[in-house]
Amino acid sequence: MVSKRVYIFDTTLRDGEQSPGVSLNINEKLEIATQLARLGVDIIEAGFPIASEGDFQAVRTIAENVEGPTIAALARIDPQDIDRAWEAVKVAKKPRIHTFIATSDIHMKYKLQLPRETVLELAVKGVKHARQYTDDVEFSPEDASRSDLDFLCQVVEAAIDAGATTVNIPDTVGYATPEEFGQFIAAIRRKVSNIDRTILSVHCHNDLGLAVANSLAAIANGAQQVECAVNGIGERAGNTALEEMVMALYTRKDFYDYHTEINTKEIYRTSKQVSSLTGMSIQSNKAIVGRNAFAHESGIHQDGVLKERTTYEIMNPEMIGLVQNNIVLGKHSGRHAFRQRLEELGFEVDKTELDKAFTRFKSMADRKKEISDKDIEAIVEAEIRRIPEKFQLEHMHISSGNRIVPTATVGITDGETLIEEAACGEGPVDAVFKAIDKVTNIKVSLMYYNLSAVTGGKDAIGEVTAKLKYADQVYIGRGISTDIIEASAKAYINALNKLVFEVGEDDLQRIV
Ligand SMILES: CC(=O)SCCNC(=O)CCNC(=O)[C@H](O)C(C)(C)COP(=O)(O)OP(=O)(O)OC[C@H]1O[C@@H](n2cnc3c(N)ncnc32)[C@H](O)[C@@H]1OP(=O)(O)O
Ligand SMILES: CC(C)C(=O)C(=O)O
Repeated sequence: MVSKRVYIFDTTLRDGEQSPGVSLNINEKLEIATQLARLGVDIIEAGFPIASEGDFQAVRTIAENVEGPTIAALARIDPQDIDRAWEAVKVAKKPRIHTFIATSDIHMKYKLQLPRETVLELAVKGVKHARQYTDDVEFSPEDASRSDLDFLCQVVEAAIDAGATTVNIPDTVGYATPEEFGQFIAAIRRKVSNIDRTILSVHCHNDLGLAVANSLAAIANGAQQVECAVNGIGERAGNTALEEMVMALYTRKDFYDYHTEINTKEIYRTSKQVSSLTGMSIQSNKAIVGRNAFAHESGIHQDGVLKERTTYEIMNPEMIGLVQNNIVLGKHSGRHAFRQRLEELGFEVDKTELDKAFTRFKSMADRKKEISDKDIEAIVEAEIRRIPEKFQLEHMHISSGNRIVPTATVGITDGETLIEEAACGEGPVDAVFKAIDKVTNIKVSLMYYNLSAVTGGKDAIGEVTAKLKYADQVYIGRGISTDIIEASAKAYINALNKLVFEVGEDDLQRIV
């Protein structure tokens, strides 16, 4: 017998982007959406068009350019939100409007300040309004898991009668536990008489670390769609992690009689891309995609794995596209081996991109004995995912120690001109950032700084993420180098280049 299909609704670009400190520009969103299509998600929730002009344009660009998945846009239940969502997604081959209103007493009383009857009426009106535009309308009763079950069922039934083709039950604040949520979904299935006319979906948050468990329990009790985000990012503690959900169903198909259409071999690459573009690093022990997920440290485990991999590995890393490497790349390697490795890691490059990445690879190989897969990913990110570089770091000099004031001198080209500036700081990184500020004269503040080692060992590559705030927008920059101060300078300049690219040089607020 064929197993039942579970639809994967990806909300990395909407709820995922609601993670504090994350702000993606249009190109970054398009890049992620393109990869999500390659991953094989069924629906991409591309954004919340009423939220800003930028989000509207991003949803529209994705709707215009990304083929395969349904493209959804979120809207409050108000007609103007729904109109704006439709304006953004209507160009998609398969557009969806996703509209929501809260049904829990706590949200209705304090947030919406509306009685139950009005919420019921608005839900019906909103869904009907959306149905004028499209026959793919999703309705979410927000905070469903804390709603009165009878009232919730009344709203869901009315929404389906009004034309909702998907009904999504959110555990908005991650309050539910698996047995309870499973029973909740079963009760909705039992009590809502027209439930078979719709796809029943769930959207779980991870406040108690139970989002994936709750989603699995929901599926076992009749949910057909799961809303997920790559790496589990999202509001507060995040959403159901796509990679965990998919691999749980895949690995435990002996227990769960369900399948998705996800190409699992694209999981690792998607996870890396989302982490890199959002600036949200992945904890080492994160299931499926964390650095340690397939690493074995202790002797008994290593012995077991050497004798038979499955003694301590429940899935093959190749299933998520993590290719184990036998060819050692170093300074004596040529283009063929390098290109093959890129392809094995899932990167498709044209000749120009290959040349750029190869030049960077050679210069890294001069400084490092062995180039690992992580190094190659870092090279691709730095060399291929590029935005125009208004500012380029030409040289830098740092003077630092425990008894002197840290001082940095930087030489940066601003278009054609080389500008040199020096500054003192609290530490060498602060000094470098201040010197860069003197060159660029752009009014930014550093919101977040993170340094991590991409690879281990003395000659490890340092990866820096810097988030800069400029006029209420956040710009994320990344830099890599074997020198951590240079990586910091590059990350800072990368964020500034994104800022200049988006804001436009003529509109920049300069420090006077
Ligand atoms: C559970 C979720 O994740 S829902 C999605 C959450 N995501 C976001 O909020 C990100 C995007 N949001 C935004 O950019 C802004 O909040 C906007 C543009 C939507 C609204 O901005 P503002 O008009 O300034 O309102 P603000 O955000 O301060 O307050 C929200 C308003 O929406 C109302 N509201 C909340 N949910 C809904 C809903 N589903 N349907 C209708 N109205 C709603 C609130 O009651 C409040 O109304 P009030 O102004 O009459 O008190
Ligand atoms: C809009 C809905 C689905 C949501 O994000 C939530 O309830 O968490």
